[in-house]
Amino acid sequence: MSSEITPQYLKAPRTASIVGCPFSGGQPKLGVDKGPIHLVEAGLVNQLEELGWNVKFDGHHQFEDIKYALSSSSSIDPSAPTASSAANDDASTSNHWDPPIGILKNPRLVSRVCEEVAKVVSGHAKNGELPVTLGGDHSLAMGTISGTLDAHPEAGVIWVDAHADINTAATTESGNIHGMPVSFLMGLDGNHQAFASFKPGPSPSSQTPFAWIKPVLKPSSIVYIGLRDVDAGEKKILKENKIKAFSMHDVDRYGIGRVVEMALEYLNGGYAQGDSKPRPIHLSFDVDALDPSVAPSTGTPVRGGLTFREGHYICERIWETGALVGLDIMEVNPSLEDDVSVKQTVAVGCSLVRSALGETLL
Ligand SMILES: NC(=[NH2+])NCCC[C@H](N)C(=O)O
Ligand SMILES: [Mn+2]
Ligand SMILES: [Mn+2]
Repeated sequence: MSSEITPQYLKAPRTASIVGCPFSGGQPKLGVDKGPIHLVEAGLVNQLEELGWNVKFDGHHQFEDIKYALSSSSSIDPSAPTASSAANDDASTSNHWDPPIGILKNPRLVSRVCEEVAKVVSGHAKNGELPVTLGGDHSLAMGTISGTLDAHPEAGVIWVDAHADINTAATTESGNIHGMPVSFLMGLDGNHQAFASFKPGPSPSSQTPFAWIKPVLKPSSIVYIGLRDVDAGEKKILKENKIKAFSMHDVDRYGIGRVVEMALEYLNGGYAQGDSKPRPIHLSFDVDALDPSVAPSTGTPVRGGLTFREGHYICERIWETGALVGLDIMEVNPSLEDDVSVKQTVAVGCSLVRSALGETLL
């Protein structure tokens, strides 16, 4: 049963556009690219139609042409040895046409894929549709949030995650770009510094790949919920930029109900539009925010996470605001853990989307 809330920024009939992103280049574990395929095969489209949505889905995005364009425009000698020749379950093994920049892995590929995702998400949002992006790894949020902010420049972001994903090129220890999207969206200094020595070369692929990202996300326009595994460098960045974050400690102290109210009040505080509409919200949900007992099949699980209900409550409450303009469900990895765990994680991914799109308990 779907609730009677009217989405404030969507055109009637309310339309959800599924943006399936089979992409894993922002982290080393194979399989996260299969996440969107499993979510759709589990019946997500049908489930949303049953909630009264008009659903647009014309297949998952294929990023093959991006790889092809990058590899064929590469000025890098294909016979040159690459930085990594690790085991074949390591998706971070670098392509000769996309060698690391500093320690950042697959920088050109991640950047180009996100650039395409940004265009697609922005297009749907400008049409008055709700883009629902299925990851794929969380580096994709550089694309989804760029797209949302292009269409709704006033939007605030609620980032639900065990991790802050705000490392810069200067602070990342892993070089995995899924741990960095927020810093690129904010244009934080550590990125500029690290790319300063990066000389533009003769071919497009050798130019600073992230130049397309407009640093449009203000530190005051994001709130985190669920954090519990934040790197030392990230803690410093959060403090210095006075970024609002509710960790699991806060969820324990206040309960999820108050935490979500505080998050919404924070984003809406000082935000006034003539017509008194609530501020548009982009929800970026990394399933590793949930406890590993709830969502086991994910690449960087951290114990002590959100319960099943806490995760769903966040989605339900955001739906109630009528202000949702963009949704990401990220980091479902159907290649990790046993079949039962995979089914469970995929089912949770689908039910989070349904909750954010108006499914009610009564
Ligand atoms: N989207 C994620 N699951 N991110 C995990 C990031 C882990 C770690 N902080 C890193 O930067 O590598
Ligand atoms: Mn995470
Ligand atoms: Mn994440």
